[in-house]
Amino acid sequence: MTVSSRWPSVATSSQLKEKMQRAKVLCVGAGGIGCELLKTLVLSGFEDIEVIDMDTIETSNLNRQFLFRKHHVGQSKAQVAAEAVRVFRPNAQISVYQGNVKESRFDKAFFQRFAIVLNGLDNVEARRHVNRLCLSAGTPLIESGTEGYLGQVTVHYRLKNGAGEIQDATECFECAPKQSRTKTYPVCTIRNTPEKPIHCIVWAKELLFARLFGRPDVATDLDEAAAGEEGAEANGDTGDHISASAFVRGPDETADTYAKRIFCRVFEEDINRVLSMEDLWETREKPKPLHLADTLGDGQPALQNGSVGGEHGAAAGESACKALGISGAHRVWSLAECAKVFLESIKQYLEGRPTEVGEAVFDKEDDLAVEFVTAAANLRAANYGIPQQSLFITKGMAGNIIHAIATTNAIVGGLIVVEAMKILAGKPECSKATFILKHVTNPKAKRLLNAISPGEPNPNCAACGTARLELLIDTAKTSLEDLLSKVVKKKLSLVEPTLRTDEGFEYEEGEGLDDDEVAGNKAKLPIMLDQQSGGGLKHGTVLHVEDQVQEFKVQIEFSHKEDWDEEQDPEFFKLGGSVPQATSKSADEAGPSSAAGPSTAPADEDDDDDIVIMDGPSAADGVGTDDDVMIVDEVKPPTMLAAADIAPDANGSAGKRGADADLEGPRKRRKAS
Ligand SMILES: Nc1ncnc2c1ncn2[C@@H]1O[C@H](COP(=O)(O)OP(=O)(O)OP(=O)(O)O)[C@@H](O)[C@H]1O
Ligand SMILES: [Zn+2]
Repeated sequence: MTVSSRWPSVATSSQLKEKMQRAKVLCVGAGGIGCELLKTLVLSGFEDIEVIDMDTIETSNLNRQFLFRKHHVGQSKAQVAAEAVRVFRPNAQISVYQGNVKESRFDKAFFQRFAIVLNGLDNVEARRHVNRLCLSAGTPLIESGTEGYLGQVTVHYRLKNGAGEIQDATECFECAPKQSRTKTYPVCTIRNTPEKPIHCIVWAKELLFARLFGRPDVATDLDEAAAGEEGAEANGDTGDHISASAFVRGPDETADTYAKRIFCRVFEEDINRVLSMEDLWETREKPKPLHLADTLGDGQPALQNGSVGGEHGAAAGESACKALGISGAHRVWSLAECAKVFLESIKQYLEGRPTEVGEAVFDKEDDLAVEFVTAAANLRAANYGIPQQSLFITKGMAGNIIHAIATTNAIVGGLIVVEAMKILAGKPECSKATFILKHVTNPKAKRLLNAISPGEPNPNCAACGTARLELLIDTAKTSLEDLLSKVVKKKLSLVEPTLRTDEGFEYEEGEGLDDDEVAGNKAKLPIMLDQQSGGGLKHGTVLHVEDQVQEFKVQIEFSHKEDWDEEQDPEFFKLGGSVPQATSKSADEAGPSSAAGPSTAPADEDDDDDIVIMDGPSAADGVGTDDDVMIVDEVKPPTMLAAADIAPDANGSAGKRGADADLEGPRKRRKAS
């Protein structure tokens, strides 16, 4: 290797500086990573930048998105970020788009205009979409993600020679199947024998909140609490009296009476019920029922008198704490405060948000929902002698939030620029996938930044390879609408799918359809798969699925399956083959250095299913093992490799197999040429 061929010496060359000035780069996302990236880009000499972000600035962004100030709240992130960095380098041409990168105006031709695309996104759907457009446009992509102290930057490209043949290619963003980070809790632990704050929070959010305010037709584990459980039956408790009806408000029941009844029900009567399961308490501390009047304290009014919203200026249905004059997100409330917030928040839902009751889905940004969950979880924690948590901590745990660390974003922003410089310098072979770890996992290397060569393309990748997927599903009981929403859009991240079979079935979405076509396609949605035109989508059918904007094509072969075990397959389908996963394994779960813990569980792009509780096969044993119930929290952004998948040699050069070879993950690494 000659000196001139090495990357670092190229970095200072005047040719590279010129290339950086002239190269048109696209930044997708102007949030935590995006702000750092934009700042570093212009300060490094990039002068032709376009930025897309769909969002406006929120107060909660200000602690780490340093291009924004308080007076910018409510304004476009892309716009304000561009204005802020123009001050650093007035020569820079920065164009902004406030919009969703999935909009059709950001098509292949749009992506082809850029030398490199730089992602600072926070959800996997948008990442996959940009990945597919970069693949179709042939534009190199630098992908990034952070998760608290953890972060990563990966490089994805397919370089063609003059004849249009692929000369050098890395894996794409979707090449490596990502494993979900799964935490397991027995359902009995959640229901009857919680031991940690997270168990109480999951109970409050997934079971009680869902039962009181969510869809009544969706059963929760609260309904069948004792039914069929060994411990219950052994104690003569068949669970018959535990049913959803206990949570239904009576026709003449006032909100106050209902809220109090629910309190007595879940914190007193249910605790007495589990106390009667004596075998549960042979080796455990017995829980203590809470009596409402005692919990509130003598002479304390249970609820504010007068209208919902109270005397503290809160709008009806806005916030129980505000209505009660309770402040302090960082302090642990007294038990009396928890009881008051619990009662008030139920009242606020019933009277302040009547249309939401029966439909509500927990949202970490909804004050009232978080207050309810905090109060309920703390009251349950009091039942079981478990430490209580502040609203702030509860919100983080319930919303699977990892609090962003500004310095991690800054490191990632810097690394993206370094990788962009390598590509512009004509040194793509020097590209590195770099992982920021929280702890030193390789005592030999002693470093927190691990750089490895990008992996090779996976021929079975659905995005850049030629995968045929297998879909196991009940074709007689699944409608086309469900197939589209749950499989095609959610699992495969298509935005405007076209479906067809060789036997004549067709379905299309997107622009350019006339009214008749739209109506014809719509009419097919409620029809079961096996009843669709062209002989239906049934066992053995091969469906061609395509998104023209993404230039994404995949074939799905159907296998009909009638009997599903909801506990094992709560989605009622299984998609096999090389499926792009919504989840990923993060660097922190691989070893003893794990940062994983309930409070650091990452947020997910699929807000509706970031936590799943399932009874497992051995749940019938009363107190289960960790296999009984899964609480799955799906990872938000990064395609992080496990730390064990990162095996730099002692010199830090990546991808070499050294003493750590046995730790290296299954993916094939490209050899630096
Ligand atoms: N499909 C999309 N199109 C355009 N911008 C997107 C898209 N998806 C996400 N983004 C942007 O990516 C950025 C991600 O930044 P970040 O992870 O810091 O999130 P945030 O919304 O700023 O902060 P937080 O989620 O922690 O409140 C956001 O500004 C968001 O608007
Ligand atoms: Zn791929």
